[in-house]
Amino acid sequence: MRVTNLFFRYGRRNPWVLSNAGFVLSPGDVTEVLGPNGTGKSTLLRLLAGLLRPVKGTIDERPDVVGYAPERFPAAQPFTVAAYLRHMAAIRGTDPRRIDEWSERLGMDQLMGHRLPDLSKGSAHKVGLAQALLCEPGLLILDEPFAGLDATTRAELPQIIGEVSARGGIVVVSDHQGELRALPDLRRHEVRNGTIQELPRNAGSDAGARVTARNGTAQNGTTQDITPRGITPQDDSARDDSARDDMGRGITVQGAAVLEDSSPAVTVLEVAVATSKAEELASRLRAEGHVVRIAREAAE
Ligand SMILES: Nc1ncnc2c1ncn2[C@@H]1O[C@H](COP(=O)(O)OP(=O)(O)OP(=O)(O)O)[C@@H](O)[C@H]1O
Repeated sequence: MRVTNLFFRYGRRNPWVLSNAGFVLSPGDVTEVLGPNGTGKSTLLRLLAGLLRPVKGTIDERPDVVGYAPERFPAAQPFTVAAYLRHMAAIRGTDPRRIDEWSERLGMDQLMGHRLPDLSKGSAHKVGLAQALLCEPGLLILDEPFAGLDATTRAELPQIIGEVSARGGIVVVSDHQGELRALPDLRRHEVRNGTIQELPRNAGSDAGARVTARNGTAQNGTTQDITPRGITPQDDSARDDSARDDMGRGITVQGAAVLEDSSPAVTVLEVAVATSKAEELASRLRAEGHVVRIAREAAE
């Protein structure tokens, strides 16, 4: 995956978060994104995931299947954990049996009947991880994945990341807590003053920490029959940046939401959004499995 001359800011009146950033990630790479608070790590991760569109520059050769776990899982959704993961498996074309595998592995079995809004922070975070991993991603993006996790799952996560890498996936992780530092060959990219600089590779001093592929998940590098393009809907970037943009001319995007618990009921929403944000919002909604039917300019 190649990032070239990448520029991004949240609206024309805001400063650039990233300016002229570029780097290349190869199959199997695991990279940690570092940098002080507020420098743009989460922004970069959302750009890599395709949840945000570069203002200038390009991101090419993004793997088809992207799993993205946000820093804060948006738990205010009217589903049980099981219904939510079933829905996610369905829109990603994933075998629903994988839900049980991930539920067991992430220690979530007892959570499956719980409603998302009732989950603790750490439990909600696990659901975010599970939906990102369900689809066997070719690109796995984890924003502060260790935050709030119990000790067992923390210990499991480097192994899981190693398995994605071992089957040729790219893994990009922001990790303030440095939990991945023991991974051999860990790449490190620092975001600072809008640019991205690669730091020397992790020497992998902890030989005992080598992560190997586990049964079956890295047998032949194939990604089974999971092929839908797209991203997961866990974008905590839903903070309304359109308000920071020029709202002088709006555009109306109509979308038919399909995020109903288990019924085929459809709700039609009409959303007014700044023209400059319409394309990005439409592609985000499509990526989340919604049908975006028409876009028309609204009267001034
Ligand atoms: N939706 C948004 N609208 C406007 N500005 C935003 C939005 N999201 C982030 N920003 C701004 O962009 C800059 C980079 O934010 P980002 O969240 O990417 O930083 P970060 O490095 O991940 O921070 P942290 O380490 O605290 O998680 C910050 O100045 C932030 O205020």
